[in-house]
Amino acid sequence: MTTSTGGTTKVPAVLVLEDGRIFRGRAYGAVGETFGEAVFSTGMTGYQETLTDPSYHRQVVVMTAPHVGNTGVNDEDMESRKIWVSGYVVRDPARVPSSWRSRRTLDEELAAQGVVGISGIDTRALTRHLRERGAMRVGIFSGAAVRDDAALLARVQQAPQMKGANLSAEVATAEPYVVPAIGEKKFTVAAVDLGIKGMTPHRMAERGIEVHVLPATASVEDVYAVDPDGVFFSNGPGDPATADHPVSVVQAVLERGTPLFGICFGNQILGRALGFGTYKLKYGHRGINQPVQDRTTGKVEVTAHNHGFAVDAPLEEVSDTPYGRAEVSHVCLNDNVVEGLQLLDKPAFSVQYHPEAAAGPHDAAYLFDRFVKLMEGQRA
Ligand SMILES: NC(=O)CC[C@H](N)C(=O)O
Repeated sequence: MTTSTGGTTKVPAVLVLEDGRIFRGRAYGAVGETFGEAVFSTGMTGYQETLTDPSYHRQVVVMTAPHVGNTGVNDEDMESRKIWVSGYVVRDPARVPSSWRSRRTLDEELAAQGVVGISGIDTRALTRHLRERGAMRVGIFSGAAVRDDAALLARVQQAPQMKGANLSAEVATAEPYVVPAIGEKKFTVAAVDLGIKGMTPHRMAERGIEVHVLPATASVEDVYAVDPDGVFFSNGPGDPATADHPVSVVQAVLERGTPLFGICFGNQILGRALGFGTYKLKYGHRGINQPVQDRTTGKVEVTAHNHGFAVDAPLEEVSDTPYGRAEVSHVCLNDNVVEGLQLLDKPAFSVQYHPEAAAGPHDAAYLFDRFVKLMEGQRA
């Protein structure tokens, strides 16, 4: 058990939303200033996985769980090499974390990685505001950065928007690497890293897949150079409307008929490759408790989400696309947002949520088995 100073700091901090609403609290993590898109996560647990998910790049995450940091920070639950959120907002930080795996406190970790946060504000009021007005730009300022509100607001209003942001290359690996199969190797998959979470190749490796993780800029030739049985497109930050390069790679893979699986950003990119549009949701889905229906089996699964955009595809009819018939395979039961796509004439499918379950329920693990079945089918 480590003793924390979290929450006991008296350094003043202020959170300024682009529409002028202001919350005053105390510094949490690093002292300084930061900007991003304010979004809220409804996960009661799993903050370490949230913080290190590259899809949160340039977002300030508000935790709706009122008490955060209870289990400290360990060395096992990182989803990537660093914390990606651009800011962190909590109501009441844990003062004394308690877990046999804890190595550091959360506020120490945030400070060590230079992540500016704020605590002691009414996160319920902030969440309700974002739910009513929509996700918007925000700044957090602490210590010497706390100045006159009007000047801070002007700077928030000049910060970049999430709409139109092309961010995968900022978070993805620069060099290819291999995650070996666990046990007997059965398949090779080329995984295009648009901001991949570490658990995703692990879930494939557990199923006998050797995963070649490739940079976001990988060409069709790079993908086929690894002689893949299947091609995977990962989650990632930013606006899918900007991801023209991966869309063209997906189209080439569909053309060849290689089994294809996509998660989150990967689902939006498959959607675009099929000719569907994408749009920005008012405040998105983030958390580990979202109900999704698999329309093939009728079963409802509780799932982990982190998306601010969605695919615009018809729910009730099969669509004709340049790659054959496609349909919406999964739908969110809270709001009928498209949560999955599948092709009927090609071995390709994707989901908008996170079957790798980090953090989150394991209900959707069967999707990795579906990918394996597609690759087996292609070999038979
Ligand atoms: N987790 C993801 O892949 C997110 C995809 C996309 N950046 C969105 O917000 O919708």
